[in-house]
Amino acid sequence: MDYDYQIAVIGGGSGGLTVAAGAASFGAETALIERKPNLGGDCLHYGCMPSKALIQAAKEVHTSSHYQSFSNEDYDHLFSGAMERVAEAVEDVQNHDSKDRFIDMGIDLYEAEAVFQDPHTLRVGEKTITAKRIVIATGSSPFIPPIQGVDEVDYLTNETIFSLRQRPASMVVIGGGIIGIELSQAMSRLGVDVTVLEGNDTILANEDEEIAGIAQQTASREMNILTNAKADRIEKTQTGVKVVYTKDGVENTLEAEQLLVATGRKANTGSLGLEHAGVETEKGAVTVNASLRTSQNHIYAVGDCNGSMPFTHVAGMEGKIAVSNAVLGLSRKASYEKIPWVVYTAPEIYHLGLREKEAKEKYGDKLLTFKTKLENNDRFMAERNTTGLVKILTTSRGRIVGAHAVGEGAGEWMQEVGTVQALNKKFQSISNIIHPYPARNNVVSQTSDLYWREKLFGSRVNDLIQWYVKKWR
Ligand SMILES: Cc1cc2nc3c(=O)[nH]c(=O)nc-3n(C[C@H](O)[C@H](O)[C@H](O)COP(=O)(O)OP(=O)(O)OC[C@H]3O[C@@H](n4cnc5c(N)ncnc54)[C@H](O)[C@@H]3O)c2cc1C
Ligand SMILES: NC(=O)c1ccc[n+]([C@@H]2O[C@H](COP(=O)([O-])OP(=O)(O)OC[C@H]3O[C@@H](n4cnc5c(N)ncnc54)[C@H](O)[C@@H]3O)[C@@H](O)[C@H]2O)c1
Repeated sequence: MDYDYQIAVIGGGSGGLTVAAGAASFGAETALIERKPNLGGDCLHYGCMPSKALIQAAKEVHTSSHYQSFSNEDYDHLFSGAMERVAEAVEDVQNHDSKDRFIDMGIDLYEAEAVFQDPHTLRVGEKTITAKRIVIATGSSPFIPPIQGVDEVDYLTNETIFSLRQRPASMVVIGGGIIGIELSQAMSRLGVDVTVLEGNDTILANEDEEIAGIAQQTASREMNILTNAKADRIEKTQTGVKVVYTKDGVENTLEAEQLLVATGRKANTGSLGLEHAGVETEKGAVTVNASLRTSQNHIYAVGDCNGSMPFTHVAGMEGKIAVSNAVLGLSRKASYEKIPWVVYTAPEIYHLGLREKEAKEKYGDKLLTFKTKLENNDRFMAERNTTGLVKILTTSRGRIVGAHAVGEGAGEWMQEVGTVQALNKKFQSISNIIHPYPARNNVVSQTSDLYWREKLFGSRVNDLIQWYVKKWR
């Protein structure tokens, strides 16, 4: 059978653009379908880019506030300035992901919503196209929990918060995950009185427990964080919203001018007509195997819509694998063991692999844990910025199974551990690399030295060395 395209990609976000560009570069006849007016997806328009631009603007305001005090009028001005700066940053990056760039690659771009008609046919607005292989890369949207009254109030999500231009005096944030905490800290630094309601007993529950504890302690200096606090009911007030919540079994209320709901994500699969293509889903996410194939062999799914790990770099990694498999006919498999992520709070959090609790369950007595507090590192001492910890988890031979840190810039300097792990090197090999003094990553080599200390001192080897030095030197 003849198809219009060798490959059709649904969704022009991080995953879809990787697939479309990769497929076109290998000479495949490629269609890219995007329902929004611009390419770039969530990461560019409502996610990574605007949030990181906002975090940086808020950081600058926060630092300045150590040297001068700001009035409410100052904060109004700084807030709207920060939001304008966010919009400019998104526009700059948008130019990089421009439609022309992809059209120039030879890709046919359809600006419409794609709906499956059958396993090889898509309705794309008024048109119908067929493709031999199809990649679903439709991303995710904010999951709004069924809290009583939520639909009767105006609430913000990551899709609307970056459009604010006027500083709200106060904000309740439901959800203390990455989105909730990154945005809460930025809002608070821009003069908003923020209260976070988190149903779990800790914020950032996906992080190593000790790291999350330090992060929570630090964040609590800048905003009000209520854990074990579940939002039950929301009502509209004259000035904003009232949130009724239960904390430790007791009902309480909070009032604020704005409400941000940051309670997780749901895959964008509802309107795809997957039932016409025989593509299976689980809890709304497209089911895929390790080769990223769906229940239909010729249809693949990458990025947030397959429910694996909702990060841009994961969508990119999966996109490359889908190109290899769908276009080149390989059977590469996705692996998630060596994927780091960063929480861009102040201080930053770096996460790689197993958390200490999981690693202990898996490796028992064989697990080695190496920790350095930033208060014991010269650079952090010099900068008077000693809040934080590095924690590396290895097997007895030094194979890295988890790496976690909280500290200023941790997202950058901890990646050294990720690189060493990806290259299948042992953690102790970092000790052999000369680090410029006093770069922050010295704290990583300092932690690596602990491996040798543990292995050498107090061991038979050390007894032998001592005997040799005494007797023969
Ligand atoms: C506030 C926030 C901050 C974030 N920060 C980070 C970060 O710092 N680092 C990080 O790694 N990740 C971050 N993420 C996560 C990251 O944004 C996502 O993991 C990433 O965007 C997923 O890419 P994707 O291609 O799967 O989906 P998307 O980028 O969302 O792209 C999907 C595209 O498909 C389109 N689409 C959907 N259905 C159809 C259809 N039927 N027809 C046509 N088009 C369709 C959508 O319009 C969209 O453009 C953040 C997310 C949020 C919300
Ligand atoms: N820096 C980054 O890379 C980055 C930044 C932002 C988002 N992301 C991605 O987006 C994903 C989604 O983030 P998220 O923060 O929305 O989801 P999340 O699942 O991490 O956090 C949602 C939180 O909301 C809480 N919650 C749910 N209902 C509640 C209620 N009724 N009352 C109180 N608390 C409630 C949950 O307990 C949970 O802790 C992340 O897992 C991450 O993959 C990445």
